[in-house]
Amino acid sequence: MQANELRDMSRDENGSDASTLPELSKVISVSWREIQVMVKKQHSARPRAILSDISGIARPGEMMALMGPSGCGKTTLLNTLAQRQAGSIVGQVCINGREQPRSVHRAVSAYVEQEDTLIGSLTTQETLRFAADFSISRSLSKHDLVARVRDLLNEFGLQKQARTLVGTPFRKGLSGGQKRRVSVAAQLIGNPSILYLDEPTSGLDSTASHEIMLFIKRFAKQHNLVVIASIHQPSTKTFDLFDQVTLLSQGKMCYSGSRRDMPNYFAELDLEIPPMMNPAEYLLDLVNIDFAYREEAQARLDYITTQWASSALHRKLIADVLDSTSSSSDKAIHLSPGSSTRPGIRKQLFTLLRRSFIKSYRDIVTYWIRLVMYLGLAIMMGTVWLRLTTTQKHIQPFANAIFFGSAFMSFMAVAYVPAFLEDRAIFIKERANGLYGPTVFLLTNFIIGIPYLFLISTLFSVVAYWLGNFNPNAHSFFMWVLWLFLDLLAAESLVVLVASLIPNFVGALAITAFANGLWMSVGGFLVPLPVLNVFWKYAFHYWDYQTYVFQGMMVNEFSDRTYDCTVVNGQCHCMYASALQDQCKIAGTAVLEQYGYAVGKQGQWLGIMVAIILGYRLTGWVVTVLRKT
Ligand SMILES: Nc1ncnc2c1ncn2[C@@H]1O[C@H](COP(=O)(O)OP(=O)(O)OP(=O)(O)O)[C@@H](O)[C@H]1O
Repeated sequence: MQANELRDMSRDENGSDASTLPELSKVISVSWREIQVMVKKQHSARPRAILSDISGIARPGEMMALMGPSGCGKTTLLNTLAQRQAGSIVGQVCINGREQPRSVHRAVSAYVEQEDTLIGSLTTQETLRFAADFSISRSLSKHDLVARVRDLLNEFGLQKQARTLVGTPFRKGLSGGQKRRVSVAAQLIGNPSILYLDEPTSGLDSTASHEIMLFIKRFAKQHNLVVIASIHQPSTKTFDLFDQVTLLSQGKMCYSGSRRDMPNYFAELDLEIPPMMNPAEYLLDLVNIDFAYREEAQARLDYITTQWASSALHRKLIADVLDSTSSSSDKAIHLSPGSSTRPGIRKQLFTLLRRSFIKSYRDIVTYWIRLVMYLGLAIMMGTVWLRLTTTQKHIQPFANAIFFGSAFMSFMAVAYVPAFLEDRAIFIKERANGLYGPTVFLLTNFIIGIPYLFLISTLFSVVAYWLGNFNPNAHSFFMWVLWLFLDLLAAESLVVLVASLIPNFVGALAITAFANGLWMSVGGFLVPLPVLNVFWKYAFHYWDYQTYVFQGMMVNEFSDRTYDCTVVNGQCHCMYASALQDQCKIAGTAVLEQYGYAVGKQGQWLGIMVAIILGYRLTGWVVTVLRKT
C-alpha cells in the first residue's frame, strides 16, 4: 500500500485528514552538519569527543549505511540523528533543512534497536496489531488498521507466520530473521517517514541479513522512506543494496556519499578496492586501527580522514547540506508535533492492559509458575501444621503458622523479579519510541497483578487454612484471604520499587530478600515490640507491612476462639490467664493481649496496608519517571 493510499484511508467525512498522516510524508531530507558529540571520560574531568565534524544528508527512497569498525561511533551518530543521544552535542540535525523539535522527530521517525524487544507469547499478527494500537490514533477505522497490518505482513513476507507465536524459551516460534522482520514491520506500522536501524543484521547469517535488508530496501523505495542503518561488515550482496554509505573511524568521517562513487574515490587515494573482494570488508580493514600494526594503521587513517576533509566529494556534500537548508520551500518545511498520530493516554492504557493480560496468561513465567509454587507451599504448610486443635498446646503452632504463612508468602514474591525486569526492559524501549510513559506502564502492572494475586491468595488459603484448622467460619476465612492478598500485593509492590531502583536481576533479588528478612525481624513476632531495640522499632517497625498482616491474621484467629487448658492429675494448667480460667479454658483474646494486639483495630490496619502499598507504588513511579534506563 502506498503512503498516499494510507493517507486517503484516514480522511474523515469533512475531507480533512483526521490522523494527519499527510504531514508525515512530507520529509524531503534529513541532513546533519558539523556534528560533535562529547562525553565525560571515566576518571577524568576532561570530556572526550566521540564524534567530530560529521556531516551528511539522506533522502527519501534511499538507504544509507553507517559503517566503521567497532566503537567508531555508528550508534552514537544514529542516536544523535534520532534525538536520542545524551551528552554534549554541537552541530545541527535538520529535517527538511530546519532544526526541528524532538516531538517532530518522534512523530516522523521510527527507531529499530539492535535487540528485538518482542513479546514471545504474542503472535506475529498480534505484535503488529498492538504496535498499530500504540502508534495510531483512533481516527483510523478498525478495518483500515487490519488492512495496514495485513499489508505489512505481506510486504515483509510474514503472511505464513501471521499466527505463529514469536517464541519464548519454552515455546519455539519465529526464526531470528523473521523476528527481525517483525521488529522492523512493527516500527513501520505508524507510517513514519524516517527509519533508523541500529545493526539490523546483527546475530543473523548472511542470507537472513540480505533478506531483511532487501525487504527494507523494497519498502523504502515503495513508500519513499529515508532509511539510515548502522551496519557491521555486510556481505557484498547486502552492501550493494545501500545507496549511500557513511564510513567512520575513531569518530571521524572517512567517506560519505554514493556507494557507487566509493571505488573511484578510494582508487584516487591509491587505496583501490580489489576486484574480487567484498568492498565493505576491505574498507573496514582499511580504517580499522585495532588489529593492524598500530602506527602504520593510524598513519593510513589520518591520511584517509584528511583526504576526505579536503576532497571534492566532501565539498559537494557540504554544498548539498547547505542547499537543503536554504532551498526548502515553506510548504515542505512545515512539520509540526501535531503531525503525531499517537493515541491518548486512555487508549495507551487499554492497549497495554490487553497486551499484558494476554502475556500474563500465555507466559507461564509471569504468574503460572508462581501459582504452582504457592500451591506447593500451601500443601506443605497445611500438612506440617495439619489439623491443629483448640488446645493450649496448639496455640503457639497456630501463631507460628500465621507468621510463617504471611512472612514466607511475602518472601516468595522475589520470584516476580525476573518477570518484572522483563516487562521493564520492554517498557524502557517502548518509552524511548514514545509509545507510552511510566504512568501507563505502572498502572497496568498494578491492575494486571490484582486478579492473579487474588487467585493465588484464595487457592493458597483453600488448601492451607482448612488443612491447618484455622478459625472455621466463613468470615474468618475471607478475612484471612484478604490479609494474604494485601500481603502479596504489598510484597509485589516492594519488588516493583526495588527492581525499578536496581534494574538488575541479582541486585533486585538480593535487596528484596534482604528487605523481607528485615520485615520478618522487626515485625514484633520474633522479637516482641517492648523488647525491640528503639532504632529498629522507630525506623522500620511501623511501616513494616508484614506487621499488620500478622496482627490482622492473629486477631482473625484468636479474637473469638477458646482453647482448652491442660489437665494434669485433675489439676487445670492454663498457659494464659483469662476470664475463662475457671472453665479450664483460655479466651483467645488473652493470647492477643500477650502480644499487645487490640481487637477492633483491623480497619485501621487495613488502611495502613493500603497506604504502604500506595507508598511503594508511588515511589516506584517517581523512580521510573526519573530513571530513563
Ligand atoms: N555515554 C558514553 N560515555 C562514554 N563513552 C561513550 C558513551 N557512549 C559511547 N561512548 C564511546 O564512544 C565510542 C563510540 O560508541 P558507539 O557505540 O557509537 O560505537 P559503535 O560504532 O556503534 O560500536 P559497535 O559497532 O561496537 O556497536 C565508544 O568508544 C564508546 O565506548
